Amino acid sequence: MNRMFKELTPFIRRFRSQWGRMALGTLLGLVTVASSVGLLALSGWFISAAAYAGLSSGSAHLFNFFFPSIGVRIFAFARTLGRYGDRIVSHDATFRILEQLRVWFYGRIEPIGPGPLGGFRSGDLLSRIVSDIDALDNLYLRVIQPSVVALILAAALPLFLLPFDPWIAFVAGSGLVAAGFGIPVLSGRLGADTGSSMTARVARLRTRIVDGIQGAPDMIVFGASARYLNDLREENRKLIDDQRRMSHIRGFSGALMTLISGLTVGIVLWLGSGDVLQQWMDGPRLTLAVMATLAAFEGVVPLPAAYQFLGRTQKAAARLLEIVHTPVAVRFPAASGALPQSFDLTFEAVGFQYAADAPPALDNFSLHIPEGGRVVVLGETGAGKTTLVNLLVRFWDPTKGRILIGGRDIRSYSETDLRRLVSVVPQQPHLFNASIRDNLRIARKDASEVEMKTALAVAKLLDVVEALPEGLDTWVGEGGRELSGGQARRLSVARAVLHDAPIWVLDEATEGLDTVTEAEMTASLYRHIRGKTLIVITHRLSLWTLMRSETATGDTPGRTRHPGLQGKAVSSDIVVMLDKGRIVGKRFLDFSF
Ligand SMILES: Nc1ncnc2c1ncn2[C@@H]1O[C@H](COP(=O)(O)OP(=O)(O)OP(=O)(O)O)[C@@H](O)[C@H]1O
Repeated sequence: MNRMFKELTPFIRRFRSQWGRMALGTLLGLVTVASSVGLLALSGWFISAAAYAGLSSGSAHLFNFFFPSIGVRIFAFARTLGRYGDRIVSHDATFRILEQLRVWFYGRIEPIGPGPLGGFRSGDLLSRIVSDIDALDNLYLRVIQPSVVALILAAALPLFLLPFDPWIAFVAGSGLVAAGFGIPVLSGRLGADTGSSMTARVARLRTRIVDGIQGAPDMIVFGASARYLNDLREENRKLIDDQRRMSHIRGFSGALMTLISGLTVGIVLWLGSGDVLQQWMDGPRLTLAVMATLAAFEGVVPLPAAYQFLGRTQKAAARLLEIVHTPVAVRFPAASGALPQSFDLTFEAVGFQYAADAPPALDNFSLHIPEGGRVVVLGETGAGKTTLVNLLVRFWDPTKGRILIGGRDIRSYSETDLRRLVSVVPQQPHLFNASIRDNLRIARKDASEVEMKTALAVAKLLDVVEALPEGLDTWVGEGGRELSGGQARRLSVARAVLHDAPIWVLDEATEGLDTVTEAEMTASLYRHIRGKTLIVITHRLSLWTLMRSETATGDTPGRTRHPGLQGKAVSSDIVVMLDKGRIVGKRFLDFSF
């Protein structure tokens, strides 16, 4: 129980902003239940008192029909309006809370950074942000509000019945406490494990389905679809088992509720009948007491189901807290002051491990690239090349050493400024399920049509886009599925061209392009970014060879020259060979490789 509250408390605290609406909702809930009790009690009393008046000859004309019938109408109206208002206000408060929680949760996710977040599967994250937050609606709407109403009811009913007969008050109060608190606590205990397992299973099922949809082509090719479907069926079957168990608990607590309410009303009736026989109480008052007790149970009927699903809510809260408590990999200062005058880039004995027990992905990596310098980082797969980019854009921070731009540690730049300083064509660019135009605007939201076309021209994609019937408005599909691999890659290059920072990183930017397109695009891109600092990451030599030929003096026999890329090789043009995170070779460009 303690753990449950520990996990729910951070969320309950966030309900504060809606306390006014929540209090009003609770008040309206109370009006509804009180009106139900009043309606049934008064109607019972009215009917039996009228019957009594009719039976005792001569007193019928003295019976006041007017006031009770007005009372019945008032209670009926109050109940209907109360219920309506309660639903509107409570749901409004709940949806506002969920909205705030979702924004708060996203706000907590973002600073964690793409690095640590990469450890969570996308389907799982989706499940947390959508259904786990939805599961928290149970908390106010079905647990807190009805519990407060039940608590007030359990105190008010015995007080109301006390003048009738203290024993009746005691029995009615005890019955209500047993039904309103005993059964919910029991249901909560019985449903805790299954509820928690249901949340985990739903998340697992979602993750698998998302995985399955994303990986459908591979599964079809490898004939693994049937196996996948079987796994899905098995997971689904377990979820249905959990749901069945929850239905049994719900049925059991419902039966217990009927038993306790029936017993309580029966005992009240029995005690009251004795009072009537002793003439301590008249018949209509007995009817009133019985009906009031019966109606009061209406206020506690929904509680067992809500408490039964508390385990599910708690699990959802725990899953959300897991993300909220994930250590933030990097923190950016709010402002970084004036940007540097030059954009020299220095890696100073940088070391990095993805986990404490993992081998270093980078080890004592030192490199100075003066502004305008060009570096090719060569290395086999897994050598640590992409890690270098991840550290430069601060998806992670180095575990040792530091990285400087313009002589300042990159940790001193605000996020906006750092993003302004580095343009990256990533190894696995993500294209959004949107138009080409929208995908380009990720890099610069106010880019004009002309700027977009220029960027596409630099990436050698303009002809392709212009040949499309919808041009820039062509939809690229999920992950750019409606483009070829090479087109998608060139679109990501065009994006970086629009971003156009003083430092450029190309991480296997020409992967998937044929040799001719690769040469054309690279030549065009290098022409565009001439004079900027450039890091080219590759495991292939072709890029380096091309670059060397572009920057060669031209008087070197046998070297190819690409138009517009003339320039002398300078001592800042370097090839760095990386192996297991360490620099194992460094050559200046004038050296043959
Ligand atoms: N997010 C991560 N979590 C844990 N380990 C990682 C992560 N990313 C990379 N690694 C590990 O760090 C090492 C360096 O990986 P990195 O991606 O930097 O290599 P790379 O040289 O870019 O390889 P490739 O050419 O295949 O892209 C590898 O051993 C890899 O398994």
